[in-house]
Amino acid sequence: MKIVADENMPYVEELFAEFGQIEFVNGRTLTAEQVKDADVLLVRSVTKVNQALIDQATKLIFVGSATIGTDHIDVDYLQQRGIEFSNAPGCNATAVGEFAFIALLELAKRLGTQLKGKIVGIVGAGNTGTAAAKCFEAYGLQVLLCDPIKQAEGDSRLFVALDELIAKADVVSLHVPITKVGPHKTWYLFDGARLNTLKPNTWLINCCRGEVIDNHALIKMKQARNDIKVILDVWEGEPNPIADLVPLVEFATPHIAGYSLEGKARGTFMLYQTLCRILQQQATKSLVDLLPPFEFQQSLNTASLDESHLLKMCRLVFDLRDDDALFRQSFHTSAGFDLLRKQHTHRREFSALAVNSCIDNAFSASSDCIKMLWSLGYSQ
Ligand SMILES: NC(=O)C1=CN([C@@H]2O[C@H](COP(=O)(O)OP(=O)(O)OC[C@H]3O[C@@H](n4cnc5c(N)ncnc54)[C@H](O)[C@@H]3O)[C@@H](O)[C@H]2O)C=CC1
Ligand SMILES: O=C(O)C(=O)[C@H](O)COP(=O)(O)O
Repeated sequence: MKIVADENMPYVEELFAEFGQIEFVNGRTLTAEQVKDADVLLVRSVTKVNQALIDQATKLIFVGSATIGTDHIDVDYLQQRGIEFSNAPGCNATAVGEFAFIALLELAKRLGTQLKGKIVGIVGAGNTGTAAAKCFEAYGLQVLLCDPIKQAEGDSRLFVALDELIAKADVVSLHVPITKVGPHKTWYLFDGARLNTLKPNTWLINCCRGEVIDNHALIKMKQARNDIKVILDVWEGEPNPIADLVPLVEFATPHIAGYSLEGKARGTFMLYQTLCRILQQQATKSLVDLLPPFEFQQSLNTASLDESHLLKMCRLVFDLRDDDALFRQSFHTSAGFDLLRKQHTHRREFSALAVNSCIDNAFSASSDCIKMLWSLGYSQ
């Protein structure tokens, strides 16, 4: 069996070698010629899998994408051809949720203010939106959810309309898939008109897909209203963000919100499980065995954890300032954007770090901060 896999997908060797020969390829420049004799194709978000790419791949039985998003895959075409397809729903949701939380703590710090007390509006209450909400709620923030699709499906959570969310929220965090048609299409959901409805001093963060915001309109808005603060992990036209936008954005990263080691491992592992099912083979590998132990364990000996302490705790697993600085140095070329992603030092999720208290009294104030850290996702 021949497996063609993106060279930037970790753990492929460990999980797929037992099935046959693996050929690692550059996912961005992959050609029909390279996949024509593949039985299995493993891709990331940068590879467009469509008729043009796999027309000649007559042996192909499975296409797996180690991503949450599926906008790069022509799922209908795969279905017509009878080729099994699977993405990895939820694989990096925790990473995205923690990214949004940490990024907003960093922003508050940079602006000399606090995240505490803010109302956070989450647009798209699926896996990543829910993971973000979990962090904000663990920190005691009020969260508003907007998801008309889930609402119509009868999801029991409380939802608000987008206009109401924008009118009430101090922070707007975007977590929708990119869709171009239908009543809830998200392409340019935040166009110029909607951006102009953001209330004064809103913080806007996008870690879903760049085109959910009209980036040219965002430039205009930022030039007119610097009270609006923006964090972008995803960009219209990746891997070539609009150069004029970058200096206007408070934190800028190269589409790495989902890049925790755990998220990456889960993504590849889910594809491994699917291939085992297709081949009617027992899955013998384990996800936990893939992950290296984390270097630190943290004891807190403080009776209360203020926001700057919390940010220090977060930086132990992920220091977003490094990604922001590197991005500003080398986003100018598509090679630069992709290289930043390729060389990203995989961060860990909160769960990699075990925290406990040095203060023995279980009823001391410290027990509340420890509980908050555990609710955020840190291990006990
Ligand atoms: N920056 C990064 O590294 C990553 C980005 N992503 C992106 O984030 C997207 C969302 O991921 P998940 O939350 O896991 O997907 P999901 O499918 O679990 O949730 C998306 C939610 O958005 C809702 N939705 C769709 N249209 C909407 C609209 N117009 N208004 C409000 N809600 C709407 C859906 O009903 C659904 O509940 C992915 O499709 C992917 O494009 C995902 C992972 C990592
Ligand atoms: O899961 C998704 O959807 C994403 O956007 C990924 O985190 C992007 O990662 P790559 O597939 O481009 O490595």
